Amino acid sequence: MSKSNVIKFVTGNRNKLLEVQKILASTLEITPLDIDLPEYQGEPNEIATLKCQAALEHVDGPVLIEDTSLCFNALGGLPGPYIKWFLKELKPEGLPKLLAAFEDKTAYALCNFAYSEGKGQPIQVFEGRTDGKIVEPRGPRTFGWDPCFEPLGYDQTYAEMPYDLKKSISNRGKALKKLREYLNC
Ligand SMILES: O=c1nc[nH]c2c1ncn2[C@H]1C[C@H](O)[C@@H](COP(=O)(O)OP(=O)(O)OP(=O)(O)O)O1
Ligand SMILES: [Mg+2]
Repeated sequence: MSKSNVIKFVTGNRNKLLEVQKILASTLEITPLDIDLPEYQGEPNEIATLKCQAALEHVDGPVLIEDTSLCFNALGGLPGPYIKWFLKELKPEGLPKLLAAFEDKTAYALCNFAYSEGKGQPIQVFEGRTDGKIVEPRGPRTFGWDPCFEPLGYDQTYAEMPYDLKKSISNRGKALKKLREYLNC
């Protein structure tokens, strides 16, 4: 199976695209395609597979998509893949309120990337996980729930960190490391 180094990354999220381009810049050529893919339900790896199947309908050749979850341990892993809707309605300051009745503020962030060489080819999923806790928002409100997520072992939220630090410890960075290993680049 030939592994191309020109890949279409299908996302409607500009911040996600910027991070993926920064992380993969020196190794893979990423061409963005701004399409709002459906928001599926299910386990994160199933959602990523379905999203990749949908993306393959729009693109010829190698395709990459990603789905992000933010999972609160006290809530059995919810909101998980549905974090987008929680964030949209509650804004970052609403997220710690969801945990007000619980002592356990721990959470984990997941990225599931799904990659396929093209239509009819298998879909591979690569997961990255970073553990942390949900805090009152701190730092710039540039990207989603970044101000509310403080990774374990750090006293800054994702939003407060210099990007090179987020990249080195983030769920997205870890998942893309696995993709690079798979593509051998
Ligand atoms: O590193 C991150 N730091 C903070 N927030 C983040 C991050 N990564 C995704 N997010 C937000 C975006 C969306 O509110 C939800 C995931 O939903 P998700 O469906 O994966 O993203 P999306 O719909 O914005 O873009 P896409 O077109 O790639 O599906 O978490
Ligand atoms: Mg989405």
